[in-house]
Amino acid sequence: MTSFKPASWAYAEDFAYEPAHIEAARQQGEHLGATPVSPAAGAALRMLAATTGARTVVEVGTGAGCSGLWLLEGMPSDGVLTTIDVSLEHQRAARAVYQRAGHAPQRTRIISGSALTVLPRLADRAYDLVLVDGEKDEYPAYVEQALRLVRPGGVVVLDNMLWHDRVADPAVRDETTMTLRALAKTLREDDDLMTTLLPVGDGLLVCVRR
Ligand SMILES: C[S@@+](CC[C@H](N)C(=O)[O-])C[C@H]1O[C@@H](n2cnc3c(N)ncnc32)[C@H](O)[C@@H]1O
Repeated sequence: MTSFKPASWAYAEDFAYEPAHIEAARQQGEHLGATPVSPAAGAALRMLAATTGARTVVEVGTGAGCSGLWLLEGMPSDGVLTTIDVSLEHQRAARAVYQRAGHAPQRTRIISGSALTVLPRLADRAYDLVLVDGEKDEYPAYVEQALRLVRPGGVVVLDNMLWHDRVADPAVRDETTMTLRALAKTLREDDDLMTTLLPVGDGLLVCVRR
């Protein structure tokens, strides 16, 4: 790696243009403790939604709606975001930001509850894209469901897969870091998937289902 690499990554992070309404949602997410995606990660999510033509998206971890706004912007105008969160307070905030951004109510299906209770109720292969951004220790169980939900050619995206620079450091061996590190390797080795780790934000792992 050249000595300019960290500067290049920082440049790429700052390169993303974050519209004012998404910036407001991000700030509200930070205020509520629902850590939002960074602008660069959000722009990558929008790009993935647009390139897959995602009409049906599931999100685990609504937060205050920041990632949802990015996804909605990449989806076609009749696309529907199904978003799941245990926190009613976070979902109230998200509903308001979707509304303020001018998204029709029928474009979002906001489901309250634990993801591991809700996900099994969703239909097999009915979704174009699934974003996983809930409780980190539950990621392996979310992924099992996400792989069932996504259609062939669809995409499963996991946020925080660099976990605050801990995953890349082999000396860090706490349970959450080890879980995320092992999960990424398992998905990389799955022949049914094409997996890429994008070093944007806190790390987006993108798995395309063959
Ligand atoms: C990192 S925040 C999501 C941020 C959001 N994706 C964004 O970028 O704006 C994680 C969210 O997951 C929710 N959460 C935590 N445990 C959960 C669970 N078991 N099921 C569903 N949601 C959960 C939290 O309430 C929180 O809003």
